[in-house]
Amino acid sequence: MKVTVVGAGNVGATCADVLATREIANEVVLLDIKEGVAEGKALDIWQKAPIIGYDTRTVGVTNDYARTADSDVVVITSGLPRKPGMSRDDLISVNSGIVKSVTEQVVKYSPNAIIIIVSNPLDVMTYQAHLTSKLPREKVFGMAGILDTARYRAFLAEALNVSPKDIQAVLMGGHGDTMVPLPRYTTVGGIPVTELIGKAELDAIVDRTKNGGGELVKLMGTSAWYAPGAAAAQMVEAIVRDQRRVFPVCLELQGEYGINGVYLGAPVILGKNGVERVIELQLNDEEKVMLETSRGHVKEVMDALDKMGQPA
Ligand SMILES: NC(=O)c1ccc[n+]([C@@H]2O[C@H](COP(=O)([O-])OP(=O)(O)OC[C@H]3O[C@@H](n4cnc5c(N)ncnc54)[C@H](O)[C@@H]3O)[C@@H](O)[C@H]2O)c1
Ligand SMILES: O=C(O)C[C@H](O)C(=O)O
Repeated sequence: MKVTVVGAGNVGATCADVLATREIANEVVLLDIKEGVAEGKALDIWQKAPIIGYDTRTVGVTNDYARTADSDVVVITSGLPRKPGMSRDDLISVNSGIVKSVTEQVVKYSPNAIIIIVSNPLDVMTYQAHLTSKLPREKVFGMAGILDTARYRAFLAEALNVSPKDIQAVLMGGHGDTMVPLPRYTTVGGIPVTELIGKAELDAIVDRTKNGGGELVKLMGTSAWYAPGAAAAQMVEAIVRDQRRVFPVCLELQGEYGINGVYLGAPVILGKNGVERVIELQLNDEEKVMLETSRGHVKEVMDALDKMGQPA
């Protein structure tokens, strides 16, 4: 399987490294617009192969999309990250242009590829890529929910002093303050989390999850990359190995949850065809209100993109 990662920055290089180290693909092509960046990081990853022991070939190119041709999956991480004091939405004007131009090249050389968007603001960049690619929604979707649920699970594991491997959770909605963690669908080794942790502590963990990205931007001066890169690689693995994993993924809802034409995180089955199915949870009234708030916010930012007049 051939996988291309566009953007050889913190997230893209991490994603490429995880893909190679775990032999998720036979070939990984890392592409960047900055001369030498992708070549250098790909060479460094390849030189790690004899140490760790993997056969995946990783190559880097500078803006040479011909070398990415016929990729099975393409991960798009190209774009600016935010700095302290910024919201993800502040990135929309620069990153929408980048995502549009990159997506045009991706579909030109890999018309059958499944595209995973990472660039922020994630929900609306997924919208941009879907518009530009003209592919069905099952083939163009975004990574955020795996990251957000990973943060939620990590915080819970810490609080309960248990393995993060035994915490399962679902999270929906936009990738930002209006995200909708779902404690009702959170279990610890099959045990409902509400039987193990008090409401106040759980609410604090939900709040910390909502600000998970911002906490790291404040600490590091730029956004996270280890967990995001690994999350994107996990989505690639589900596709190339046809694992039919159940993950929260950002995609255009087409009537599910009573929502049409807005890009939100929802639980899906991810396999060789991309999104195999969108799973509709039986949300309670409180959860529906939170999802509606998230929908409203994402729609506002989508409208802002439309007003910018970025032709699809
Ligand atoms: N969806 C998520 O959960 C999530 C998580 C982390 C980061 N992000 C987002 O991912 C993006 C990348 O973050 P990062 O930390 O890797 O940033 P970074 O600055 O380290 O890397 C971005 C890379 O993109 C490259 N680039 C810019 N324009 C390009 C183009 N037209 N073609 C090819 N490459 C281009 C840059 O040269 C740079 O190397 C940001 O928008 C960030 O907000 C999203
Ligand atoms: O927070 C950011 O700007 C990056 C990303 O969306 C994250 O959640 O880590």
